[in-house]
Parts: sequence; structure tokens; C-alpha cells
Amino acid sequence: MKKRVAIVGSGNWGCAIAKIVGNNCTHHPHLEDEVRMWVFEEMVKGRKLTDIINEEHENVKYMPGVKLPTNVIADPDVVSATRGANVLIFVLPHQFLGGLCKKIKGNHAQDCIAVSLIKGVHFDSKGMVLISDMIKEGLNGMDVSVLMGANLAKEVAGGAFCETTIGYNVEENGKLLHTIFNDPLFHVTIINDVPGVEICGALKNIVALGAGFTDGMGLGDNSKAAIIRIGLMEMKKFIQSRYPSVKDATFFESCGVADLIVTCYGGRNRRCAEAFVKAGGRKSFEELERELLNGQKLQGTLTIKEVMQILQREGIVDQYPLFKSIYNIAFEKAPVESMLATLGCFELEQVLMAKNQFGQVVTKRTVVYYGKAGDRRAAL
Ligand SMILES: NC(=O)C1=CN([C@@H]2O[C@H](COP(=O)(O)OP(=O)(O)OC[C@H]3O[C@@H](n4cnc5c(N)ncnc54)[C@H](O)[C@@H]3O)[C@@H](O)[C@H]2O)C=CC1
Ligand SMILES: O=C(CO)COP(=O)(O)O
Repeated sequence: MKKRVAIVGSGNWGCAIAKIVGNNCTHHPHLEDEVRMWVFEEMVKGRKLTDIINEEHENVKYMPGVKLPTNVIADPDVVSATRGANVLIFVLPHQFLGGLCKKIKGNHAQDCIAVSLIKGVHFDSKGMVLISDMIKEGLNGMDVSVLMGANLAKEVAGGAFCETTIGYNVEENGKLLHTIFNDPLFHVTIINDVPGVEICGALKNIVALGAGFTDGMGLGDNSKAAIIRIGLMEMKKFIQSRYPSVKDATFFESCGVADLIVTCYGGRNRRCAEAFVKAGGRKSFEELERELLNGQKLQGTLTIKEVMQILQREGIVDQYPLFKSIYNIAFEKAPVESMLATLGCFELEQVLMAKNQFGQVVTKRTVVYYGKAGDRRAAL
């Protein structure tokens, strides 16, 4: 029996991946040719987006200029798009996953598996929840793998070589997914580590905001590299303190350090964070997302809010100084220069408690300054 593949989502990354998956489905005999792609319907210049995609084989709004294979069929109804599917590919901004699983449940084939390409995290009253676990729970315990990597959608769609990582629970499913995604220009590695791969994909978007802040301040590549290094350490601490089974090796896969680097140099989160600084506090991230991304969605701003909720609830915010300062700059009006404290070369106000010769407790304040060298504001 041939496997039927369905794609849930059709944005910037959704379309890039539809191009690869659509081609592979016509080449592999164990895969059905037709790939249905669920499209959140909207009108573009007076026409339905699904009609445009099916007639012109191009998503003119989210991936203009890239032709999709003709066996990829846009469908505005998620129930018919996923009917009889053996493999479900979830690729949409995580805020829209919401009630989708309820609609899909029971509609797919019995042996159906899923893979999530969604970079984000969720939390509930008990703490952090993986998006892959939300999908699993929403679909009767279905096995859910993840695919994350250094994969700027436009470059993938343009056919530039890159690598990616699939994290699996069940090796056989990892191998099936390898045949669906791998191609000569899109090298897939499969590893048995769903949480490691998935959370790397989510957290690097936070660090990319920090990278954008350094760009906004005009600080140059050395400073950005420092933010990337500190960000990687905080990512690692966050992940391994929750999932001790995650090995250091995961961070050296495409989903780890490679995705972190590419997003900090070429991603949307970086771009909007740079614009945020250049707007000097006059524009929120929501406004910038609307202005700069034409309907595409930022994930880093949502993810840092979610991660901060988790850290606050656990009372460990101070163990993550970079994440904390990125959050404060993005949402609490902290000066962007305050992020430099995480580099260790600029001091924040520090009040030391000490006893004098009479045994009395006194406070001693250290030098306090923010900003670039030569811009010392207050020295006590
Ligand atoms: N774009 C990229 O370069 C990459 C993105 N990713 C990840 O893939 C996931 C999907 O990202 P993209 O495809 O880039 O999405 P996108 O940023 O292009 O988002 C737009 C998509 O959201 C849909 N949408 C808008 N309102 C909606 C609603 N109310 N309900 C449902 N859908 C709605 C639009 O129809 C469109 O398909 C994200 O988690 C992202 O982090 C991963 C690798 C690369
Ligand atoms: O995940 C990405 C590249 O792998 C894309 O990152 P942005 O969402 O910041 O564009």
C-alpha cells in the first residue's frame, strides 16, 4: 500500500517543504503521487489563495516566485486535506495549531504518523509542553517525530544546499520520513531525540532576537558571536535540565548550532529585532511584524513570553540572564544596552552588603554604566 502524505500549513516554510515533499512523492514508489496541502483560506487580490495555488502552482503571498509541483493540491478544508493520510506534516505558526487536531482526528489512516516542523513551545498548568506532544495528545497518541534545521525557507525553495535533522521516537518512522524529505540538496540526518531537536528549534528564535538587538545597536559580528555563544549555553541548560537524556551531540546537528547561526544572521526574528531597536521604542513587535513580514509570523517573541512564564513559575529567571534581558527589552521597555551585561563586559548596578569595623551592615555600590565605551552614564 502506498503511503499518502498530507501537509497541514502552507506559509513560507510550508511551501518550501511542499516543493521537496511533492517531488519526492512522485519519485518514490512507496508514496502516493498526490499530496494535499491544507491552506488557511484568504483572499489575495480578489481571488481565493487556494485557487491561485491550484491554477498557477504558486503561493503568491507566502512564497512568491517559487513554483510548486503540480501534484501538490491546495485544499481549504483540513478534513478533506488529511482524509486517509498515512503521514501528516504539521508546518504552521504554533499559535494556529489550536483546534486543528480535533478536526483531523479519526479522519486519517489507522497507521498514520506525524512530523512537526513547528518551531515553538507551549506550557500548561504543569509546565512546559512540547508541540509534538500536543499533536500526539490531540491525535490519540499518534507517534510524532520532528524536523528542525538551518533551513531558511527561501533558500531551501531556491535549491541552495542545506542540512536538517529529524528527531524520532520510533526508528522505522524516522526512516520513512527520511525518504519523504531527503533530497540531494536537502540532507536529512535522523536521530533518536525528539525533545532535543524540537526545543533547539524553538529556543534559537529567542537568541535571534538578541542577535537582532546587537545589529540594531550597530555592534558588529564579534558582539553577535558572543550573544550566539551565551544563547547556546542557555539553550543547552534549559533543555538538559528538563530532558537529561538529551546528549551534547544534538547541539552539533543542523537543528542545534547551525540553525542558531543561520537564524541569527538571516532570519525574520533577527530582522524584526534590528528594526525594533532602530525604531527607538516607537514600534511594538506586533507592528513591525505587520509592516515587514506581509502576513508571515514571528515565533521568537511568542516563545520568549512562554519561556519566561515557565522560568518565572519555577523561580529560576536569574539563571538565564540573556533570555531575561531579551524579554525585558522586547516587552518591559528595558534599554537595549542592558543586554550587554550578559556579555560580562558591562556592569549593571550591584549593591554589595558588607560589615564595617563596628560590625554594622553597610552597602557598597559598584560602578554602574550601560552603553558603548565612552558612554558611561553613571559612575558612583
Ligand atoms: N519560514 C522559515 O524560513 C522557516 C520557518 N520554520 C517554522 O515553520 C513554522 C511555520 O512557519 P511558516 O511556514 O514560515 O509560516 P509563516 O510565517 O509564513 O506564517 C503564515 C502562515 O500562517 C497562516 N495563517 C495565518 N492566519 C492563520 C489562522 N488564523 N489560522 C491558521 N493559519 C493561519 C497563513 O495562511 C500562512 O500559511 C513556524 O513554526 C516556523 O518557525 C521553520 C524553518 C524555516
Ligand atoms: O527557522 C528558521 C531557519 O531555520 C527561520 O527563522 P525565522 O523565523 O527567524 O525566519
